[in-house]
Amino acid sequence: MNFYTRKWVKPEDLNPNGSLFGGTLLRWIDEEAVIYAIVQLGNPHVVTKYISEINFVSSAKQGDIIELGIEATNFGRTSLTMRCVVRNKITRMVILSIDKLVFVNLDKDGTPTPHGKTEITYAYMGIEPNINKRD
Ligand SMILES: CC(=O)SCCNC(=O)CCNC(=O)[C@H](O)C(C)(C)COP(=O)(O)OP(=O)(O)OC[C@H]1O[C@@H](n2cnc3c(N)ncnc32)[C@H](O)[C@@H]1OP(=O)(O)O
Repeated sequence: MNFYTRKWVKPEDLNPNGSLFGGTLLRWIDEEAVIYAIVQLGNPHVVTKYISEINFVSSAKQGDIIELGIEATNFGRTSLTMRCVVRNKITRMVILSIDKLVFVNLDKDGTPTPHGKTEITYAYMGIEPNINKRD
């Protein structure tokens, strides 16, 4: 599992109890996972389809440095499934785990389309600049 992104928990990220707000953490995870999917599938038109049970294992507090880990677990025909772990960067204590996040590869009309990928790519694969242009 790769832990690419680190976050420093700041006052605006907290809930009224003074710990990291779950909704904020989920927003960070969704963005992290879709970027991972975009890079793996080489297509910027990817959407979140399904997120399984979310286990908030322990809380994070202001000033903590946390890291978000994503790993591809299955390459489908149009989908990519991943798992996610968030942990404290210093103590390595697990903060959250999600077993299954499914993202779907879309064509320019927003229809699921085969991505043709079967395994994790470690080298960065450039995304065609004009693939962003919608007709
Ligand atoms: C990053 C973001 O914030 S994106 C914003 C939030 N997400 C969205 O707005 C997406 C809204 N949803 C949609 O537009 C549609 O559901 C679509 C286009 C993603 C998919 O439409 P569907 O009719 O479900 O497509 P389809 O049945 O062809 O399934 C597509 C893939 O998703 C998989 N899938 C569909 N439903 C599920 C499910 N409940 N759980 C897991 N995988 C699923 C299918 O198995 C298929 O994968 P495969 O081709 O690898 O076998």
